[in-house]
Amino acid sequence: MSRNKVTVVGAGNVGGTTAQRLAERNYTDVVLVDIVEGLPQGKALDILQSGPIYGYDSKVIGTNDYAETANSDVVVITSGSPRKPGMSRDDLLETNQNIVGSVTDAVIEHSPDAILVVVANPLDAMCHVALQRSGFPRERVVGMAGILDTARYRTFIAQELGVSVREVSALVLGGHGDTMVPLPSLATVAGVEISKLMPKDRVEAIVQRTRDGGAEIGGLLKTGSAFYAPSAASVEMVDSILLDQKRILPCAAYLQGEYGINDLFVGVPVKLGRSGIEEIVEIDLSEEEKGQLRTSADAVQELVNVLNG
Ligand SMILES: NC(=O)c1ccc[n+]([C@@H]2O[C@H](COP(=O)([O-])OP(=O)(O)OC[C@H]3O[C@@H](n4cnc5c(N)ncnc54)[C@H](O)[C@@H]3O)[C@@H](O)[C@H]2O)c1
Ligand SMILES: O=C(O)C[C@H](O)C(=O)O
Repeated sequence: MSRNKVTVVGAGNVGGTTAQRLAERNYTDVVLVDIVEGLPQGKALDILQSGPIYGYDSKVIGTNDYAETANSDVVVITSGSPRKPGMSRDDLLETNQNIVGSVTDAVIEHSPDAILVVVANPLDAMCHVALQRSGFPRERVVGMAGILDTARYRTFIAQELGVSVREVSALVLGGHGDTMVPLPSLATVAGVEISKLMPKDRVEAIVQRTRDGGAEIGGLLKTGSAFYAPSAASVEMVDSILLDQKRILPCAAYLQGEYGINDLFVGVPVKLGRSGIEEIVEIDLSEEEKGQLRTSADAVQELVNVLNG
């Protein structure tokens, strides 16, 4: 059986950790690419040399040359500046638009059939750049954010109630920005809605902390942003795609009428399998939740207007 091949573009915090986690999964070879000479080569060699200890045989290559990425099944695009304390993700638009645009051109030249998993921020707008520049069908361009935001939400709920995170089901919809939509109605512990398990003000505080989750970590780190949970979330998506798991996971998808939203990347539950996004799952929302999703989508639309302006 031929090995899977995943390229990770950007050998920084998210990209390096994603490559490490993927190699440890032992079902795919990994190519790590960066513009900085030596960085992907050094990290790849270091990850490769962990194989005898961890017991994996994944081939890991670091390079500055996209020829080595040829025929990748999945390409994870993490290349781009992270924000600094005080910045919003949206402040990265101009810088990262250029990076993601040129990277997409280089990637698709060598891997025309790949599925693109976009990670660079501002996430939903960068998905647009990748979709437009690649000309790929919407099934093959998907953004990582909802899994991360939902993981934060689940973590805070579990902490509050003193239960295992495994007992907490939850969902965050919308764009990966300040107006994302953590849904209290779908946040349950062993099937019981959190509104029945904690006071309203605690639910509201957890929802707000989830929305601010990225800024909270960036404020602590000072020099960059989160990468352990983001890389874990990216790898969960790659697993579902390459292992054809058909997980239903919240991801940024290009909506064409679903949820009443048109021609816009927004975070919604999608079924991820070997061909990418195999289904966009529409769940029932209350009028208030629909309004919040619309507000979040409008924030994405504003950035897309700047891109297209
Ligand atoms: N979607 C999410 O939920 C999420 C989560 C975490 C981080 N991010 C975003 O991911 C991006 C990367 O974050 P990070 O912490 O890894 O940053 P980082 O600075 O550690 O790494 C970015 C890497 O990209 C490389 N790079 C820049 N231009 C490039 C180009 N043209 N080609 C190839 N490589 C290039 C840099 O050299 C650097 O190594 C940021 O935009 C960040 O905001 C998104
Ligand atoms: O907050 C950031 O800028 C990085 C990322 O989007 C996150 O949510 O951790």
